[in-house]
Amino acid sequence: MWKRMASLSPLVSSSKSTLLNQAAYGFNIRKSLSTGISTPVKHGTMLKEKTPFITFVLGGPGSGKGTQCIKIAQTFGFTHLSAGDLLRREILSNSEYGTMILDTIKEGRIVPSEVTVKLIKKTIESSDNYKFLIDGFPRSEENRIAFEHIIGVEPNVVLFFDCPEEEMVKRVLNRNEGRVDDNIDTIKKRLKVFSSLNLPVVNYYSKRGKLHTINAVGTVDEIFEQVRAVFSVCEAMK
Ligand SMILES: Nc1ncnc2c1ncn2[C@@H]1O[C@H](COP(=O)(O)OP(=O)(O)O)[C@@H](O)[C@H]1O
Ligand SMILES: Nc1ccn([C@H]2C[C@H](O)[C@@H](COP(=O)(O)OP(=O)(O)O)O2)c(=O)n1
Ligand SMILES: [Mg+2]
Repeated sequence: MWKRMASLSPLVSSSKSTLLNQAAYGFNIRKSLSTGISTPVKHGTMLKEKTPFITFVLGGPGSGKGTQCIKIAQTFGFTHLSAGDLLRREILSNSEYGTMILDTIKEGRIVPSEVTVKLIKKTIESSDNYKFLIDGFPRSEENRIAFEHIIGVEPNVVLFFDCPEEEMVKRVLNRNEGRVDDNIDTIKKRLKVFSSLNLPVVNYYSKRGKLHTINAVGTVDEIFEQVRAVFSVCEAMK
């Protein structure tokens, strides 16, 4: 029996339509992720099969990933998983990795992929939904390869929020969520890590024809219209 995403709130934002989807579809994510073939599973009185639909959401710190993900989840019925939120939750849960994760985030570095992918896997397996928006992941080639090895699938769509550095710095410094990494020293380090480790992932998906670059400057609604255009051409979203 899959646990409901809603029980993981507020880490995972599930829109009303997502909850309806969760009620409507049950599938064996472990099997379907590792084989790419969905397996029918009895869920309540219903027997349905669905192939997972995975969207990776990339972009520098403050580029607006989280803000747009909330709107995407609400509009298109995705379950939103933020890798950063999962890691912050792990710190708060007194896990054996908590201190290491906190130190890594404070330094603006990337947490070892195995830790992050395990948290993502656990969350995916707890869900009855089949559409996942994975925000802030993969942040490095190591992240990307670990996901492929451990989860066993590639994303269907990759969004990249392209934002100038000055704008990202301004937004992060105004974010006001009390995060240990939203200070000028850590931001400078995160921007360097973004260029050296995340841009190769962006290039990888660009070469594979999966990348959709979004101009991340403008109002939240203007940016969302670009995102909407990406999903409106996806058959699976209709
Ligand atoms: N289009 C936008 N214009 C101005 N500020 C924005 C925009 N989108 C998001 N923000 C604000 O910028 C900050 C960073 O946004 P967030 O969604 O957390 O980015 P990310 O998840 O990429 O770090 C937040 O305070 C958010 O409210
Ligand atoms: N895949 C990931 C995602 C986040 N992290 C760590 C390192 C990041 O600087 C912090 C914060 O990530 P988060 O996505 O919440 O940050 P932004 O929303 O981009 O500002 O978490 C990671 O190590 N690996
Ligand atoms: Mg974010």
